[in-house]
Amino acid sequence: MSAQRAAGSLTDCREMKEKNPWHTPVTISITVIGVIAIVALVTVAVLQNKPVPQKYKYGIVLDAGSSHTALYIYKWPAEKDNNTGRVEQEHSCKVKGKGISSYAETPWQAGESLTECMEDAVKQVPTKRHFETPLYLGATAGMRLLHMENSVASDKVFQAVEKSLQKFPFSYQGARMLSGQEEGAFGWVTVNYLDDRLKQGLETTGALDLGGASTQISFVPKNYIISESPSNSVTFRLYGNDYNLYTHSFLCYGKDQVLRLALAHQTKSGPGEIADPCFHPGYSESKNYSVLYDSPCVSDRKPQGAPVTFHHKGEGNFQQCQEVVKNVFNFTSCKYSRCSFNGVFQPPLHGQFGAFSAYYYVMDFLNLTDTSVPLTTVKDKLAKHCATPWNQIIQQHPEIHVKYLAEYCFSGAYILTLLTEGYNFTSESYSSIKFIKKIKGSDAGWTLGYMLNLTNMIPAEAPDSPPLPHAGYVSIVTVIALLIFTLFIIFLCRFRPSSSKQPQIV
Ligand SMILES: O=c1ccn([C@@H]2O[C@H](COP(=O)(O)OP(=O)(O)O)[C@@H](O)[C@H]2O)c(=O)[nH]1
Repeated sequence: MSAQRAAGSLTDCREMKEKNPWHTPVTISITVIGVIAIVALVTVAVLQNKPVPQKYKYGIVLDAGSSHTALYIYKWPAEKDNNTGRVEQEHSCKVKGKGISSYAETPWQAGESLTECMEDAVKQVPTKRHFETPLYLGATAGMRLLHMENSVASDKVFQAVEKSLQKFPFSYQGARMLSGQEEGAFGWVTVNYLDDRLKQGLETTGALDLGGASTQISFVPKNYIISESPSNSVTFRLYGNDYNLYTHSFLCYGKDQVLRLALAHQTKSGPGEIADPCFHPGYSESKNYSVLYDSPCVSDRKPQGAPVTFHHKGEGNFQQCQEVVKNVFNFTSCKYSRCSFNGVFQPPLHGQFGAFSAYYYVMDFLNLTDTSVPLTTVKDKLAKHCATPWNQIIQQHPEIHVKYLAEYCFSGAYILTLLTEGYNFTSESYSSIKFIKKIKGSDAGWTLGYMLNLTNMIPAEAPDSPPLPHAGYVSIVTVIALLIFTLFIIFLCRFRPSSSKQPQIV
């Protein structure tokens, strides 16, 4: 019985072998070779096209602002620096002390002040990338004011800064003063680049920047007639799209200089004491007249025969503070179809806006970054903050620098007045403003736009993208290889049996 079964299964196997060409040594060899060939093909495709382990390039920009200097390190994939690569902020360092313009008397200290952050940058950027990492320093309104006041002093500050930066192993590209127009336009580029609006050709976001010494507004207006005020216009062609940007920088309208303007307005008759509605009740400081008027923004208004000092007392009255703040704007003359203030042309506001730098610091402190809250509520909250006694404010915020703390009532009133009376944001359009500090991990500000421009990292035309991404390419190669293999096997199955029908020698 079992012998019979064994004989039967031997016959089955022979029949199977006759029917199934897989079982012949030739087909087994072909199959093995085929599998090896496919594995080899896919391996070669994967290895050949695999992105090499990501290598980065770096760029460093120093923002020499009026109140302080900040260093930013940017990085981007090494093989994509002039088209599709995304530039990101890798690191930032706040330089200790004041802005470089405050070292007019001791310029060498302006250079020294940068050393700590520069040494930090040396550690942050991989050593082998040091020599090819571009290093830029851009100075803004603080240096513009110093240049107006004393160009020899500003040149000396630049020389000292230059000498200090050249000591480091980076590719130093120069220290220079940005124009207000550049500051505004590069802030706009940064915001829209980080939001991916430029590459995708989406509607752009306007940029509102508030510094210590100047403030910028930049946006792409609807139906913009450039010829009305050519000095406010910047045209760009980026990723194949044309942009007609309106931009204006108001020198002396940064929040530190506006505070001087407001105090100058209140001390124009040279009193020994002023009761300031923009400071908290109980705030009381002795201030020096010559320090207050030591700026080209106010120097010509210095009262004659004033005492050396004046007593600055807080009153904490938001409504009256708004009146004081309004006095720093001139709304009387406009030679254009429409103006913001001080006779400066401004087309109608259009689109969304990102407000950064001091806009963010102030509104974040005041808990007023939510612009969906009605403007009347915003003003009520600010009025409550201004009316809070100074000792209570200090107790509630022991971690915050007293100078910043004392000025948030004034700064909040200035921001609201600038936006609504200055730029003409209404109760409705106020909600189109977003107070921002960072976008996708990078600080909003002019520095990134400046570096992208100087390194030609935003092409005028849209770059040609590869027809397939790497993963798609490998998948297609694999599928085609398997298809060829399957067809080959089918071919064998169809034509081998005829050869197996050959008479067998038993
Ligand atoms: O936490 C902060 C940091 C800065 N500021 C103020 O914000 C303004 C702008 O500062 P930034 O250094 O950005 O301006 P810049 O120096 O470029 O003019 C200055 O008045 C600073 O005193 C502030 O109120 N709170």
